[in-house]
Amino acid sequence: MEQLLDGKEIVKSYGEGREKQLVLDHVSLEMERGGFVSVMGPSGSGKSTLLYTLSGMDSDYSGTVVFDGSTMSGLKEETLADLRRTKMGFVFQQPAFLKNLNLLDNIILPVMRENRKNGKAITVKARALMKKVGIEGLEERDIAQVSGGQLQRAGICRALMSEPEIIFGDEPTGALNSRSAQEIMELLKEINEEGTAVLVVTHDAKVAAKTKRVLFMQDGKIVSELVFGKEEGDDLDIRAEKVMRRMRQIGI
Ligand SMILES: Nc1ncnc2c1ncn2[C@@H]1O[C@H](COP(=O)(O)OP(=O)(O)OP(=O)(O)O)[C@@H](O)[C@H]1O
Repeated sequence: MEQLLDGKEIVKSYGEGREKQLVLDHVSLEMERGGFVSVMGPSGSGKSTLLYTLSGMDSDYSGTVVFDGSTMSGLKEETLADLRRTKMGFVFQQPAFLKNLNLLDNIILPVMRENRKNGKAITVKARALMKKVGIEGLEERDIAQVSGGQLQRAGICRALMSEPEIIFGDEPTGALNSRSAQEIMELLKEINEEGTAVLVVTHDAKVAAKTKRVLFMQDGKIVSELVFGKEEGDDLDIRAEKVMRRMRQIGI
């Protein structure tokens, strides 16, 4: 399959002099178009930092990241912002929604800012996405009037509005109970099956078990990788057990 994302020898540090801390230590990572990858590892191992460099949210690193044919480190901030806006979707632990807007308006806000002329079409699209992710009927609700799982579904809708090539998720299920977490992962799986690549950072073996490929990080390096095959099938418990076994083997 064609490659979507290619990170090579990414090195990233925070601080200066004696305070300097190496957070990404020559990390290389390839991801194919339509891939479904998770990144696991102990707290502080560099997972979120890796996601920020791969997605162009952080440009202060050495090494190269090529996304969809563009070398991101060589792009002007404006071009990079355009790339992020049009080809990438972001889902965080909790969506940063505005309290004074209802769910629908929060979902359409970023796209409306770009393209006010097509307000009607944008709203129609957002409503269709809300239906698709199972939050139809909640359009007019305040963000305080929905559950965490519903809010995250709305976050996913917002990320899908630009029809991105990839969704980056930084602990997208981190604020949810295990049932809602699995429902959100099922949704991301469906979105992936429709062709969007998904890269999620998670602490949860059952979340990683939903993806097709798991990368394990330790001390700023990818130390192991697991690709699910026919052997595990779709059985989530077997897949999660395989993830946990690998974590025990590598001591994380
Ligand atoms: N803006 C920053 N300034 C200084 N140090 C930072 C900054 N962001 C992260 N770090 C440090 O970089 C290291 C890696 O952080 P990162 O958030 O990537 O880890 P993580 O694996 O995602 O952790 P967690 O699972 O706890 O979210 C940590 O030691 C963290 O303290």
